[in-house]
Amino acid sequence: MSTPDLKARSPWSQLNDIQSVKISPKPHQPIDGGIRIPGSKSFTNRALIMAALAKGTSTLSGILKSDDSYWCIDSLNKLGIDTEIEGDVVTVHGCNANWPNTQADLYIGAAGTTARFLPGALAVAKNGNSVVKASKRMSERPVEPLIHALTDLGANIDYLEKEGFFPIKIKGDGLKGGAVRISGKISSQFISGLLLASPYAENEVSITIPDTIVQHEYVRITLGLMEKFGVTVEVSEDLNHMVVPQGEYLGQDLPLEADASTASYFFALAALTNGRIRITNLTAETNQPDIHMLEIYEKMGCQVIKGEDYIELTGTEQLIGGLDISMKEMSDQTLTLAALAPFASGPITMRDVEHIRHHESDRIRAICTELRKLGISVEEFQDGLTVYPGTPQAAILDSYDDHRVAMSLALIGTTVSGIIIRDPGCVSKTCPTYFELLQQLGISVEYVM
Ligand SMILES: O=C(O)C1=C[C@@H](OP(=O)(O)O)[C@@H](O)[C@H](O)C1
Ligand SMILES: C=C(OP(=O)(O)O)C(=O)O
Repeated sequence: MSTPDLKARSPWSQLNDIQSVKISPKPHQPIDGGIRIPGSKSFTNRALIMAALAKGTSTLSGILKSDDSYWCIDSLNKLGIDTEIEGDVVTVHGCNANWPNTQADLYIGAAGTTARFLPGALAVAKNGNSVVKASKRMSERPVEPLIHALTDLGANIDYLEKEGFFPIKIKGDGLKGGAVRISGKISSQFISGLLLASPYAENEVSITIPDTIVQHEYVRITLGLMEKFGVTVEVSEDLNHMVVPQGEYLGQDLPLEADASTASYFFALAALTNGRIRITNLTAETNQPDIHMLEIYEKMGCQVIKGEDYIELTGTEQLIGGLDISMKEMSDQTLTLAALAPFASGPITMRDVEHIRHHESDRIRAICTELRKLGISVEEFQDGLTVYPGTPQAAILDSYDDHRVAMSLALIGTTVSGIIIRDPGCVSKTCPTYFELLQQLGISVEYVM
């Protein structure tokens, strides 16, 4: 069992004293309800950093309040950025790329987004000498391709412990610009982080991706938000070539989207329990890639209504299996599908996701281990897994300090009795209210201190 890195849990986390949670199916009636989903992590952390770099004040509404956004805001505050938070609205007083505190000692927790977006934003300043530290796991996750590309553009960044990993020290010397190559095959966040900083270089930045991008849509989210903040990037259709002009972000008033990745667990809940869930603050008109899980749920026999301001999913008596799916472009949902898979009529194979071995846990290894504890047959490959139909038995499961492992395994508890998950608090990385939302829908949630 892995020891959770509790230092990375923020004041917005809720369940850190809880050892485990027992999830039990809703008695009697099927699940039928509507819920609002918290804000998107991806939109929140991008918008926060762009707003901080911008000239003028921004008001961002519908932000996610979770560990990932807390440590992002905390880092911006330590860099001298004033923010005011009221409910889920944050006002950010931008610094026009001149961070007020040039000697900051930052801690970014376990957030891949902040880890990959902040270095470029710090490197564009004309002075400064800041240290960025990360959680234990984030300090094991790759950042080298990004740092290499920023260095090629003239940034001055040192590794403080292990070459290629956090902690790092960033000297604000500005970016010169020019042509740069960056790999997208381990993380799309490297490309987003490079894009986000590029308008502030002395010359236009011409970016080439020589290989592939694991999740293109996250790059499109970055491009879309850059456009909203006033910078238009020229892009090739496959996103392998992009030219970022010199420019600056201008403060904006922006409503942010709800989190499609979080929504997917609730659609999965309806799929699994033959219930009905309406998400009342998300539409299918989004670049968030995990929205495409709706197509998979449909293939599995569910019915989806895409409303003007909601999405509704109705489950089915028997989920259809016998699927072989590339999860590359929505890889955060591999675990959700793996949790549904034992209940399907045939095996489900999920492929092309080797990169998720570098996420909050080695996710392929983690889900295979936990499904086996439930008595489910799985086959693990380097870049994915096959899950065979079966009847999960009661078990105590580990969450590997990984919100998506905990949220996915909890789904199994909504149809099978006796599912206990250790360290439920880890859901606070992206959805501190996850278990409350399950309770609202009638699922029994019992905490053990
Ligand atoms: O840019 C983003 O907001 C994200 C990009 C993806 O990361 P990778 O491209 O590293 O897989 C995704 O897994 C993560 O949850 C959010
Ligand atoms: C991979 C994830 O997060 P991060 O932003 O830390 O990469 C995730 O949320 O599944």
